Amino acid sequence: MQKQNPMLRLWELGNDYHGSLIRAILSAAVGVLCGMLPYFAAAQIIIGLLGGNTDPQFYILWCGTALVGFLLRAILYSLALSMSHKATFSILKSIRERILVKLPKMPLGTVMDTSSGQMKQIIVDQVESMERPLAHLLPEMTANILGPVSILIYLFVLDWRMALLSLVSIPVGMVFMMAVMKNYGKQYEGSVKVTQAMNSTIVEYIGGIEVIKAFNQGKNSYAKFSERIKANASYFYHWMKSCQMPISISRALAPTTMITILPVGWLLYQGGSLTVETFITAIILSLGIAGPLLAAMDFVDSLAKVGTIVEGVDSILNGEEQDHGNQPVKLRSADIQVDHVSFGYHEDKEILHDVSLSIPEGTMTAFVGPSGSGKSTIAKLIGGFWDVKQGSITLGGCDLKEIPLPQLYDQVAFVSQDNYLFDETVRENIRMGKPGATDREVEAVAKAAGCDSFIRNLENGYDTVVGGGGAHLSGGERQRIAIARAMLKDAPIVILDEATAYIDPENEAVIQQAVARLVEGKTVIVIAHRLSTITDADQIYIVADGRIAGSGTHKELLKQSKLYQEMWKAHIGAKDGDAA
Ligand SMILES: Nc1ncnc2c1ncn2[C@@H]1O[C@H](COP(=O)(O)OP(=O)(O)OP(=O)(O)O)[C@@H](O)[C@H]1O
Repeated sequence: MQKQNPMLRLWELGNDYHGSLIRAILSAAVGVLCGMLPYFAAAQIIIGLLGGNTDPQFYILWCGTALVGFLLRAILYSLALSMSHKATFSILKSIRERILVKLPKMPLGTVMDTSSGQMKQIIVDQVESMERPLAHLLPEMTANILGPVSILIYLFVLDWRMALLSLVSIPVGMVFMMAVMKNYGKQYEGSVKVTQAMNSTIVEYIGGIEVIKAFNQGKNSYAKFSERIKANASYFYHWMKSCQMPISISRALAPTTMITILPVGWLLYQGGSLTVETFITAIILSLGIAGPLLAAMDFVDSLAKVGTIVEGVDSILNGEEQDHGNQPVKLRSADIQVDHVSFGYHEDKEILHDVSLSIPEGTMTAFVGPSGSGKSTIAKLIGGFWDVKQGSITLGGCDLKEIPLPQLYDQVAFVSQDNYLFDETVRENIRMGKPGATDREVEAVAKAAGCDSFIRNLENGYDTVVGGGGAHLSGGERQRIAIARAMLKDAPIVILDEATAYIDPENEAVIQQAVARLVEGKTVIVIAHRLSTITDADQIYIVADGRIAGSGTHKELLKQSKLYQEMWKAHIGAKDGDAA
């Protein structure tokens, strides 16, 4: 795909607000032209004085013109900034919204492969850094270039030699600036990388603080954290140090238009080929060239950043989507058919190899097998978390890829081991299963899931906020809330990733009861870690090394499958061991 100009892409991202941005640019441009008036007025006044003009009206007129110019410039400039900021913040809001709408459409793997720190850097920091290019660069840079260009045109009309002389110092200053800017894009890209690395470590450090403490890894983790911070500071220090000298020279040289205009102009005046009026006008007007150009140069770094910023945002916005269409389809049943599916999270590593299985509606199917064999992967593919590229999965006779994602997600309730609770009240966390459910419905499912009594014992009952990740609830309590949430969803298919943790006998009994209520009358898929919980399953699939290594009921498998017999023995042994 051909790479688009970053500035054009930024402009495209602000599609709905072009009108406001154009008005801001025009307002700033007219403001700059008005800002030139005082220079013209000053030139006229000096010429008047030199020519012996004693008419007070003449001076009042030009002083008034200068004042009006100043005022108009100030008013139009603030108007431009206010318009461009309003448009910019609306654009940033819409970009963030587009990213947030995009994320759920992307395969879960792509989202999960990006660290939270990196994601935050793109969605928060990089989008934020578009503020300067959009709100300031567009109106101000246009105006700052337009102003000097109009002066130059006027100077060329007056005397082309003076116009050229007023330009000499600018390219010299620019040469130094260009030396800095040559690698700016790469340097900025590097700075984004070190900042992302620092963000990821900070997020990891805070997120993993419990493990860090438990394993007494404070020093090691802190060392990594502090290394990244130092690397970040050092990167910026060296980068800025390398820019310091050329930028200072450039800033010192660029405005020195007088160095050429004064001596050469004097000689031309002496030689009689330049009138005093033109000489003075050129001196004063040339003062108005370098200032805006220097201000424009301030934006060159923002311009160079735009490429990296837009790339980061586009890496999400143009990311692969699960394209399932929007047309709801008619599902004949809740029968699930997995047909010759091979799948890998990354191109280079296949996890599932030619998996075929069928799950009839209303039955309970269990996946068993060694850790890492691919049980959760099959379940997640059935849940539509990723699309398969080889083979097919159908639900009710319809290929999953043809079922719009919202319709597919409505069909499946997924209770995973990682029962994430949002930083919301318990009530809202359960209600997430069915937005719009009444408080009574929420409380009824909480009762059925065996969590009503512990919720009522919380500080504010159902209105207790359970922190990000449900921090102050026990693992078993979190699991029961997740079950209540899934119950409220009342989807025809339930996928249960059986918890390996929190299996103290008391909790297990409550959770088993809750699960029994959740799965009543549904098509159930259980990723089983404890074989004793699935001995009644209608069918059990053994998953080993990403393949189906056998299937049948518990009794059948005990007779037919050596692997199952070994797993059963190990399970019984472990149970006995637990009991001992
Ligand atoms: N998001 C992911 N990205 C890359 N690889 C993954 C991802 N999730 C799982 N895997 C890999 O796929 C393989 C199968 O994992 P899966 O979770 O399906 O196994 P499992 O049988 O459910 O394991 P367990 O019983 O331990 O939960 C493993 O090698 C795992 O490392």
